[in-house]
Amino acid sequence: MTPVEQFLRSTDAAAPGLGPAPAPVPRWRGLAPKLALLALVLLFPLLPTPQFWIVQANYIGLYAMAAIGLVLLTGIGGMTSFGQAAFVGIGAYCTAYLSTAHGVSPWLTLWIGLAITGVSAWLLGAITLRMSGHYLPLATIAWGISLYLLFGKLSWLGSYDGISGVPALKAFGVDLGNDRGMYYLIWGALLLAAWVTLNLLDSRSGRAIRALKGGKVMAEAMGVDTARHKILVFVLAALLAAVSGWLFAHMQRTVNPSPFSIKMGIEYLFMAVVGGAAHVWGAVLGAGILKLLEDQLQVLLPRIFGDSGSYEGIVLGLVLVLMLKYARDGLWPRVAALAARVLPAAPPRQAPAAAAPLPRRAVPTAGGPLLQVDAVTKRFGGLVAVNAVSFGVKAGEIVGLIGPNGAGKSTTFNLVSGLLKPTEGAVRFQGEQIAGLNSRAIAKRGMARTFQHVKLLPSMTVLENVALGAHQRLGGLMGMDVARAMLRLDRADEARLLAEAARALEQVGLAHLMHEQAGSLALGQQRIMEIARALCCDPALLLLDEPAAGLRHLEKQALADVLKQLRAGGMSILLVEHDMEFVMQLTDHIVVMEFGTKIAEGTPEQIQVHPAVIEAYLGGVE
Ligand SMILES: Nc1ncnc2c1ncn2[C@@H]1O[C@H](COP(=O)(O)OP(=O)(O)OP(=O)(O)O)[C@@H](O)[C@H]1O
Repeated sequence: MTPVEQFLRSTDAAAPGLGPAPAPVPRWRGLAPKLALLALVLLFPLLPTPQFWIVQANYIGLYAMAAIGLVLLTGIGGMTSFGQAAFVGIGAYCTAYLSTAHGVSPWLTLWIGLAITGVSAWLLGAITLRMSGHYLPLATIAWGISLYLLFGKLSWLGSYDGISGVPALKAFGVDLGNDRGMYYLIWGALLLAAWVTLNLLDSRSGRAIRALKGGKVMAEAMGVDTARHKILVFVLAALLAAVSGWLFAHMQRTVNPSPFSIKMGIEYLFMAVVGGAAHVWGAVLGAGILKLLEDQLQVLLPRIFGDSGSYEGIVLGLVLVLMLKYARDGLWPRVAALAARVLPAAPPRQAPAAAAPLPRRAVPTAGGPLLQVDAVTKRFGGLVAVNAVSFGVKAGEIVGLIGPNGAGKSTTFNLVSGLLKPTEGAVRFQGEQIAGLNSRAIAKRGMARTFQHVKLLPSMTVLENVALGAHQRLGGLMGMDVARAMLRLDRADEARLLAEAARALEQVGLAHLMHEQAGSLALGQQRIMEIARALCCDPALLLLDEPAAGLRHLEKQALADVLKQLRAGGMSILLVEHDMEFVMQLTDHIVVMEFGTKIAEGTPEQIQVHPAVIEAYLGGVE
């Protein structure tokens, strides 16, 4: 064990809830609850279950399918949509119209409906998903209302009366037109939808999707195309809704605009929120609770109040307000916590040691020019934050960027890493002009960064957070990647990514914490985890923004040792730092800024005695 590892292990106690990696659990024990669920679903209609409950289960299955889309889109992707019912409507109307007016087989109309839904969701997503704040929810409301009105206005869709006589489904000569037949189809489709969604979330693309909510800047800096992933999630959510609509039309055998109104769009969102908007099984739970509660209230409340007003809407509204106040994460996390007490735990995700290594970029020749910043200026309105600053980083050296508060260090750092675009000047990396490129493009060229304020995904494990760093080192067409992930055909690639992440964690001495949730780590460990994530990008240049900020003395020593080890392995590092002792013991070259201007540069020894630097830090010594 290296001294760094010894130190990091000794600080475990400082982080609440941390401990040694959990003991391995046999794989079959994790499967037990899933097999029990499957048996329950299969047996439900075979038992002497009353017809009423089969029909209820069918509705719950249909609603849950649309709500899973919202879990993906809203709970995990962070994009609020009220328009899910409109996509259910497209799936339903498409099959109802084509199968009744043109006699097209429902098995073909399913694919036509999915194609139409996919294209409309892509178009809508491309227009609206760049909007932030309240614009997206408003746009989805507008979309939901327009489509509802359109369904009602078009005479060939039966206007507000809708289309009746939708044929029953048949498969391999078996008539699925009865409630029990539809039950197996609906719940089979629902379990398949849950399985592919969970598979997707447990993959390279899934980590990128999980980073959309709250980790966009970090994900872009790791080479993730967040805009494309947003549209992907929007389309996937719409496709799930369209399947629900197709099943709905063939179960009801009639369609009209009412079930696809904005009211239903809001109810789908309620289901996801009540169940647990960030959990796939929460959608099933939420759909079940809302459907059953609504039905029971419809019977119970008129008895209490003595007339038949729609009181259930009021009660459900109040329940939702209380839930948002007292159980924001929904009910699924509580159910899962209860279940965890009695059911055997699933084994933790293991990083396979034997996976083939990912492709590596060539290490630049030591001492050669790597980064050259030439007369870079950044103006924010009238404020010149960085004024014609020039400096360079040679391959294999650690360069420190220092200066008093507000000197322009972070701005310079952001100009180099692509988070900001320079107003003037040039930035060359390995001979290529990169000024103006976005952070994703710069990451692809071999620059990886950490952040002054640690940016991680707290509910993901340390291993998954670090694997996000290797995102851009694999992958071809996004659609193919996603399809392979959904069907779990990506396991070999996934093993390579996780093995790379485990190696990076080993390199920085955090391997023993790889299965912990990143949010439960101490600040020092989180900073080092960020370095492992940056290393996973296979960078030629590592950019560290105040890596020692908030660290205790021993943690700083451990960090300095990690960085020295990296330099010894050929890594080049540019770091912004306030801690002079840390900078002086570590760097080969220092650039000093004040008021946006470079005032000095040289070796640590030269900088310590430089009059302009002493003046800047001490205000002059008499
Ligand atoms: N996005 C922005 N819009 C307007 N002004 C900004 C912006 N970012 C930075 N500034 C200003 O630019 C100047 C330089 O800020 P910068 O954060 O780069 O300094 P710094 O040397 O990193 O400071 P610190 O050590 O406190 O982080 C400051 O006056 C700051 O207020």
